[in-house]
Amino acid sequence: MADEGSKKLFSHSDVVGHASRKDCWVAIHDKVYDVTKFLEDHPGGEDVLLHASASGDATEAFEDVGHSTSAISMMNSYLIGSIKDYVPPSASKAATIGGNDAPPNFRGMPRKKGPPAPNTFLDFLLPLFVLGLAFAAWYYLTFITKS
Ligand code: HEM
Repeated sequence: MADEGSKKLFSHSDVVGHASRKDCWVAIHDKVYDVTKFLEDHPGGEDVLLHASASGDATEAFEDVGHSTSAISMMNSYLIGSIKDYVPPSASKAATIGGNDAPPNFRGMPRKKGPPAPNTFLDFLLPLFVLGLAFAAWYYLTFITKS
């Protein structure tokens, strides 16, 4: 029941209430789309749309697919309204460690605490050992071989 022209405000539970083959809405980001007429034509199949509709928020599923720009421009024709009091997920994620403020490869990785681990005792001992060996060789060559 696309309501062209008038853009209304809906909640995610409103969307969940429209998750059937005869009446299917999906919420993607802050927008609500009536995809009832698109169900049969959707290249990804109607089941994914129905499932995304029943979940109340299809944003993640939609983005995971990596829809083309032509798919994104098609969406406008199914737009019926917006989600009221929409909070972008990036706003809350950015506040957590490895949120959207981190470079992509580092997202979700634990942030190291404090300075890097100090060198082990062996790292300190090895130069001393080499020095001792050099001294022993010098001592042997200087005093032992001459006596
Ligand atoms: C108004 C909303 C949507 C529109 C207009 C739309 C449109 C399209 C189009 C045009 C394609 C063909 C490939 C492309 O051009 O990217 C596609 C593929 C697909 N879509 Fe959607 N889509 C919508 C929502 C969704 C949602 C909510 C899901 C949730 C899972 C979904 C899942 C898929 C999948 C799985 C494919 C198949 C990808 C493949 O086979 O490579 N779509 N969609």
